[in-house]
Amino acid sequence: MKQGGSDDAKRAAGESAAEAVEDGMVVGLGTGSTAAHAIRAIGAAVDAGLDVTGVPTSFQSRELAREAGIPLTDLDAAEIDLAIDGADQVAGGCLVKGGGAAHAREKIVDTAADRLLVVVDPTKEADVLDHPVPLELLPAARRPVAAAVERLGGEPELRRAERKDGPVVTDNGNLVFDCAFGAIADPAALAADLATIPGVVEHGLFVDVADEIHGGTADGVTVTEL
Ligand SMILES: O=C(CO)[C@H](O)[C@H](O)COP(=O)(O)O
Repeated sequence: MKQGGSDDAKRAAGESAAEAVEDGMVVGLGTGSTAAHAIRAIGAAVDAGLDVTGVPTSFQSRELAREAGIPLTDLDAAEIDLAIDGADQVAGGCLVKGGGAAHAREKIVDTAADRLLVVVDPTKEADVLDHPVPLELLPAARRPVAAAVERLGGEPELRRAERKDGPVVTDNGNLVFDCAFGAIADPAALAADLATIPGVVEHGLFVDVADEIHGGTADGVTVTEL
């Protein structure tokens, strides 16, 4: 798996997407280190008088938004005008997400938003998706989900917590498999197959959900309309 990109590139991407936030908007707040730059930039705009409300996608993004002073709400209370989120890999209009184990709530927020702006550094951009696909799954379904992934040609690996010897547990109390499929020629077909596996809560393929890709580099940002 590629090493994380430079923080300057991540910051450039996050701040570029944050410029699209307008007064009165409800904004989906993605998870991860690149989306964190957008959250901090939005917080600075709130300090300067911008009237926005955030919908977080994880405990991490909620805490970051609180520190940044962004008023928060949830999906029950508001329609989302714009979501800003990161990705583990981007190829054309398709994303792999879930590196932070937040893709279930991210997909709810990102697909509910009128527009989704994805913020990435150069290490995330690819011609074809080949990043392992995260699956959030019910803990009781480990064995049958692993067998179903293998029947689809994948190699499921239980994600373990870095600091503890146990597995990663999501905000929803579930486990995560990282499933290597190699090059994914048809992301939509794989997404449909993964979605039908009993016990899978959500997979990390986001197909035709993004509206813009903000690709940051140390020298600036390239915005791609999809
Ligand atoms: O999908 C995600 C979390 O579930 C993140 O948006 C994705 O992993 C990218 O994170 P980062 O910007 O830190 O590389």
